[in-house]
Amino acid sequence: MGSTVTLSPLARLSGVCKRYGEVVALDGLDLEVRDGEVLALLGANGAGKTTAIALMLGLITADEGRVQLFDRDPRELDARLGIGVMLQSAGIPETLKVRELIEVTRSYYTSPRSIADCVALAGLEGLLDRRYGRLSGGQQRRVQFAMAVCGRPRLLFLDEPTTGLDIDARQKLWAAIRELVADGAGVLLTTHYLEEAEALADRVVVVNGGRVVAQGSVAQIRARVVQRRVRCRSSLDPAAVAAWPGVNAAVRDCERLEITADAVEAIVYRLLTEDPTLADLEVTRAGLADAFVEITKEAA
Ligand SMILES: Nc1ncnc2c1ncn2[C@@H]1O[C@H](COP(=O)(O)OP(=O)(O)OP(=O)(O)O)[C@@H](O)[C@H]1O
Repeated sequence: MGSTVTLSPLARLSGVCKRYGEVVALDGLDLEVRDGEVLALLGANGAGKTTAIALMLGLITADEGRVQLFDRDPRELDARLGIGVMLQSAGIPETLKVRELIEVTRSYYTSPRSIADCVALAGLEGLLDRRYGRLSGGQQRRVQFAMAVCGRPRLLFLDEPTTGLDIDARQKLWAAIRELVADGAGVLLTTHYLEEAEALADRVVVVNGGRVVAQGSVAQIRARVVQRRVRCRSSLDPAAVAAWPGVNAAVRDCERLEITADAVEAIVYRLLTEDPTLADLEVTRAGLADAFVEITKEAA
């Protein structure tokens, strides 16, 4: 697709501060999105993700620090022509047909994808002549994705793109995102589905209180959390298990006992010894979800 690898990132925030009255939304945030990567921006509600995106889109301005889009001010139209955007609040006219929406959006760009390509990428087969307002939430989300990618953006902003999609549609969207990234596009993804970050992200940045509190590959972020989780069906009392050496927490979830610990071998041995009827034993590593909760807690 002829995308060139550049030394400078596609978008960059350097030491950015943004306040809304008394509220400090961003507090010296540094962030970069590069060619051919999916950067997942994670954080609890109110962490500052939407504010960071709004700055990169040129919708708001920073109080301090520098915001660049393709080395330019994001408010310049030329810079914005290189991006595609799928936000949570879409504000799309409901009476227009899907074909009209994609055609209008394509017309803003110099070398847009064909309608057929957009349909294939976003999974819109059979929907082109339907009115946007009559589509299901998941179908509307797919139309928004088609509108975001129809201009062949070098940088794609996807703000919780798979909210409301069923499993099949989510997998298809992930495949489309991987295809675009393989072609050299950069993606800034925010999501509350942590498995989505695990499935797509090359790098993860965790923000909290408008600052970066952790960054790295999914594996690096996960490695910051050594915890393992043990689940089993057992009649043992969780309060008693919680007092065992090495156990960080033990709770009952219906008939299942759920234990978290840094090292689980001795605990598994003791469980099997103390409850010979124990069944369905399962040991898992912490996922990104656990890592994220732990890192955010540490930062707080
Ligand atoms: N227009 C605004 N006026 C006042 N405060 C705002 C405004 N926009 C955001 N904020 C505040 O700035 C902080 C960061 O908000 P932001 O929307 O960037 O968080 P977020 O990480 O995107 O959250 P979410 O996951 O809920 O979308 C929050 O405390 C929020 O209440």
